[in-house]
Amino acid sequence: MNKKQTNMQQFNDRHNKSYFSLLNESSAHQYKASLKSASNITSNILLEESWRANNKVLNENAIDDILGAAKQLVNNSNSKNSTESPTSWKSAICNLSDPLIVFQKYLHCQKCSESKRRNVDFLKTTCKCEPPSPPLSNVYNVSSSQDSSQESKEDTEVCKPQSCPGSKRPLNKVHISKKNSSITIDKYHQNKDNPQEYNIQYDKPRTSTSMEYFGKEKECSRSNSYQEYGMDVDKPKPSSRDIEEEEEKAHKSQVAKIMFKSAKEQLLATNPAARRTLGASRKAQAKFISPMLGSVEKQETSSSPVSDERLKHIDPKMIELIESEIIDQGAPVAWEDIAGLQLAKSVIQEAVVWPLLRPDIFTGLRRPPRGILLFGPPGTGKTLIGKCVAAQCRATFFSISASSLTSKWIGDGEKMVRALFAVARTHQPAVIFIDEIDSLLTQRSDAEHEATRRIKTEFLVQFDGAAIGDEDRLLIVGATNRPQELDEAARRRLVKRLYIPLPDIDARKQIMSNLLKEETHELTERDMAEVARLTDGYSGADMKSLCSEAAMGPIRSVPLSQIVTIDRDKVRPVNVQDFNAALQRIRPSVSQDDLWQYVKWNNTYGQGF
Ligand SMILES: Nc1ncnc2c1ncn2[C@@H]1O[C@H](COP(=O)(O)OP(=O)(O)OP(=O)(O)O)[C@@H](O)[C@H]1O
Repeated sequence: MNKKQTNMQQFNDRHNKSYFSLLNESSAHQYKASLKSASNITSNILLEESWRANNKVLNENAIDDILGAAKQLVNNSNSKNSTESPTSWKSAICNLSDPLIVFQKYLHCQKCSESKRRNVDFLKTTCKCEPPSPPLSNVYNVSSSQDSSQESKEDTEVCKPQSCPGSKRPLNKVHISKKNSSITIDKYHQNKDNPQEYNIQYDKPRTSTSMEYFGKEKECSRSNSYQEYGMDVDKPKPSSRDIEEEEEKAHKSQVAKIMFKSAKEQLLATNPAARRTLGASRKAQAKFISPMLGSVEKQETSSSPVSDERLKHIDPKMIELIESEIIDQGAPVAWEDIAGLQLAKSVIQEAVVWPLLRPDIFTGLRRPPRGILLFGPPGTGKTLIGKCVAAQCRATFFSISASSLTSKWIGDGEKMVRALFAVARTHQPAVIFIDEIDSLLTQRSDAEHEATRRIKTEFLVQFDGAAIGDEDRLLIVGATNRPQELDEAARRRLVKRLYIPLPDIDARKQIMSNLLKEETHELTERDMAEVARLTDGYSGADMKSLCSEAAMGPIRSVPLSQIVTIDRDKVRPVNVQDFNAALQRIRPSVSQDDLWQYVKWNNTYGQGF
């Protein structure tokens, strides 16, 4: 978990534990209803904020937060940037009741005040100064309606909260209107004639143990102890003067009912369902969740190695990084996709693919090598082979460039190597493909950097520890264009050293033909054979560049004025002239001199074919 996440977690813990619930469930409903009645974005935000602050009941600090934020927004509402006019902000304010004032009044407990307990106590569902409150449904005593002029007497009930025995204060009254027996608070406002009275209208059934807001339903336990709320039960209650001061303070903030929110918070307020995806906090060891839906689904279905014991000492950030960036999720490569290289393919099949598929048969002397080396000129299909091996073995393909370990992960390269092998072990069968392995396993020299030396040592240690057990199915594939720079330790470990040469004429033709399958072209077999003949010394990557260049021919022949509007079908097919033109531009990237070096090294250290 990073520092920011830890701080956030601590803040949330503090927030949840130390706040004492000021309002009981019913009160929270009423307050939320008053917000809801304003029915604009502001009230929605306040509503969301209320819910966020404490999804069971509102608490003192949450209300302060709301009012403070509201005040800020009122100020902002006068600015040009406001999305709602100041009038609508102000009307929203008028529709909202200050929870402190509203609920302190009608749920006031004289006994609590006198005993100098904090006034918040008696706003709780169970006040310590009185016997436990009856169930919520019994909290209100029904009496006759006093001000429901538009409603029949049967439809309206005037309810009053229970008071503590001995309280000298008059009972305050709350009106609840029931329409068609559906009950949910719709409106809550102060009675003009009698400020001690509050009218509440319900239009939806309400359960006593669950609160439904923003599409979520949460069980509300009313058995929360004071300790749960981080409240010191022995703390002396403030005097009634304190209460008045608090009321006054709350009054001041009553004018401020609108608050400024970031775009994200506004979105959450208007579309609470977005919470699930927007800003959802991710646990430190959680897998990377791509914003792309498809990949989310994939992540959900794939097994997570996060809880694996073997990853206990690995930095979770590195695990995430490896899983998101180093595991190759590309399309699987088949043997047919690789042109030529018959010998290399058959050796690989026999030496590593079959053993990885059938570890039970390939034991003892038949045990596969832990690592193989693919060397040869650039762009000859070494990476393709690595991917193909992984696909054929149904293995996870980890692809990393050794030079990135020494540059990108500078300072962390050593840890990265350790993490890479650890994660690979949890994803077995696995193929770890290390491109440019020469930059990691170069011959030792005095000029060698300390960090590079440490990465190299770690790599060799991990390499030796990989696939020791009978059950282990881990293969390391190293690729290099400079095999002569590998040190002896590396050569010894990468037992199978396979030369991946430039493609021969047939392979070049096959590469061309594979690439042209995707295009409309007029090339005959004969044309392709001719191009293949003319491309002696081209690598597979050069052939790809040549085909791309030729494919631009038809586009270049379209008049500039039509390039934006021309119908796709009207673009002419690629022809042999395009290839002739491309051959002038694309030259082979590998020199004869370099080729000779590979052959020499192959004769000395390679498989000899
Ligand atoms: N034998 C081949 N068959 C088919 N395509 C090939 C072949 N060799 C190279 N290519 C083409 O060249 C591209 C580059 O190949 P690849 O990345 O496997 O080469 P490489 O040997 O790993 O190169 P480098 O040494 O530069 O990393 C491939 O995407 C593929 O299109």
